[in-house]
Formats: sequence, structure tokens, C-alpha cells
Amino acid sequence: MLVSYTFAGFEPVGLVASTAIMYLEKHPHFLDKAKVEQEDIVKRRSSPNEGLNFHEIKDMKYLSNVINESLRIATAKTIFFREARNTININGYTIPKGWKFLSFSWNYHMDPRTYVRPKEFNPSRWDDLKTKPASFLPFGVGPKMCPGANLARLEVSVILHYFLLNYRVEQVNPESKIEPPRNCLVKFKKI
Ligand code: HEM
Repeated sequence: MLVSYTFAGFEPVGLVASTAIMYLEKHPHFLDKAKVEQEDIVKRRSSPNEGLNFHEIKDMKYLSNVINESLRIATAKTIFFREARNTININGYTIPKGWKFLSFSWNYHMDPRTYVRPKEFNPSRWDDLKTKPASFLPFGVGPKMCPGANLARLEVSVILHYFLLNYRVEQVNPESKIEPPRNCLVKFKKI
């Protein structure tokens, strides 16, 4: 169990954090907004020796938007394997009870009825977005839903907090696509 938690929790956190970093670097106005929020949090501390705490993370409204948007994009190619408990009809196709089927997150994470211009990275869309049930499932749904969802959000928040305050990245191979950011080579620069 420990092994499955270690591996299930390691790679996707890196994928979501690196997606956020690469998209923020490509969109300086979103990066600035996220950075200002983190700087304000640090300024409100009574002593410069105070470290990041849970209450501060709960207050990171814009960073939470950045994380939602990065989760939406980074997990848009997730496929869930499920079994139909009842016979259902979807868009004229019948899935008989007991059949196994695959559900592809792209269909709801990139649905223009929920997300205007869905392929664009836009954290501000989450300011007043009302998602319908099953339109945002980065961690799955139901009894098999990811048990590490809250921990994952916390980890990504901590990574982005320190990144925004202390680092910038420069893409070494700008011709490489940043989505998914697996083939991107970057240099970290301390600011
Ligand atoms: C951004 C990071 C993460 C994402 C996007 C993610 C996503 C997912 C998804 C989509 C599933 C399958 C859910 C389903 O079938 O309905 C899953 C399962 C799982 N995740 Fe995560 N996960 C993340 C982080 C973590 C972390 C940090 C841990 C643990 C420390 C973790 C532990 C697990 C485990 C153990 C399962 C299998 C659950 C089961 O089969 O009952 N995940 N995750």
C-alpha cells in the first residue's frame, strides 16, 4: 500500500506543478497576479522568520485558480476504466449493464459549454465558474476517487509558493510544446 501511495502520489504532482510553471511563464500577466498574491501573504507575516502555514495556503484564492486550471489541462487526457451498473444511453449509443467502458476526461475538461475557449490557459475563468457535476474530475469520482486529492493540492501550492517568490524558468528548447510539459527542458533562475 505504501508503495502504491508513493508512486501514485509522486508523478502527477510533478506533472501539475510543472504544467502550472510552464503556463505561468508563457503568460506573464497571470504570473504577475499569482506572484503579487504570494508577496502579499509574506508581507502580512509578523516576522520574516515565519514560514508558510496552512491558513496562508487556504487564503491563496488566485493560486487555487491556477491549480484548478493546471489540473484541468494536465489531466485532460486521463482515461477512467469503469463498469456500467445499469444500461445507459449516451448520445444515441447504448452501454449495456455490466459492460466495461472507458471514460475520457477530454470530453468534459475541454467542453466549450463549461470552459470558454477550453484550450487556453486562463486561471481567471475560475473566479466565478460554476462547474456542473462531472465537468471537472482531475482526481476521478466515486469510491475509487484519488485519496491523495487534498494532499496533492497542498503539495502543488507549496511548490508554487516558493517557485513564484524565488525562481523563474527559461525554456532551453522553445520549439518544444509545453503541453504536456514532458519534453520541455528548462533552466531555473534564482531571482
Ligand atoms: C495532482 C496530483 C494527483 C492527481 C491528478 C491524481 C489523480 C488520480 C486519479 C485520476 C485516480 C483514479 C481515480 C478514479 O479511478 O476515479 C487516482 C487514484 C489514486 N491516487 Fe491519485 N492523484 C494525484 C495525487 C495523489 C497523491 C498525492 C496520492 C497519495 C499520496 C495519490 C494516491 C492515489 C491512490 C492510492 C489511488 C488509487 C485509489 C484506488 O484505487 O482506490 N494520488 N489519482
